[in-house]
Amino acid sequence: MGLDLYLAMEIFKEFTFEAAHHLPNMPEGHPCGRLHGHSWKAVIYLKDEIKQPYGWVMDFGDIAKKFEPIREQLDHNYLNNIEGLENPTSEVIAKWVWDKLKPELEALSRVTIYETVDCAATYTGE
Ligand SMILES: Nc1nc2c(c(=O)[nH]1)N=C([C@H](O)[C@H](O)COP(=O)(O)OP(=O)(O)OP(=O)(O)O)CN2
Ligand SMILES: [Zn+2]
Repeated sequence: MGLDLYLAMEIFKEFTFEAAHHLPNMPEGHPCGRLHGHSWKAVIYLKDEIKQPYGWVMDFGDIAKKFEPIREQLDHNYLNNIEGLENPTSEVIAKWVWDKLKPELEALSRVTIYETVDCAATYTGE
């Protein structure tokens, strides 16, 4: 069966970056208040109609091209030094990425930032 009807679909592409941070507003003695690092994962979601004749929402490679300048800002950096990331929780990073990427990708529907393999925050623009 083809995808020749109007169909909306959500796609995603995952990216990784290595970065250090600390959370400055933690109570005394909280481990996240100390400098530490993570292998972060950013998942970029787009929701739009399937474009013909390609049969896709957008080329995953084009999503990568749009996200790469943002990934470069984060990768191998100390997040607290980046403007807007002075308190770099997963939640703050997810919104920060959204604000930078939405003007470039109109179909952006969600940004999820994984701090560890089992902890993440998702922002949908609300
Ligand atoms: N809602 C949020 N909670 C926490 C955040 C956050 O950004 N948003 N961040 C942290 C810390 O940065 C911490 O480094 C990550 O915490 P945690 O998942 O607890 O990581 P651990 O691997 O150290 O925890 P385990 O329990 O050993 O798996 C904390 N909370
Ligand atoms: Zn952390």
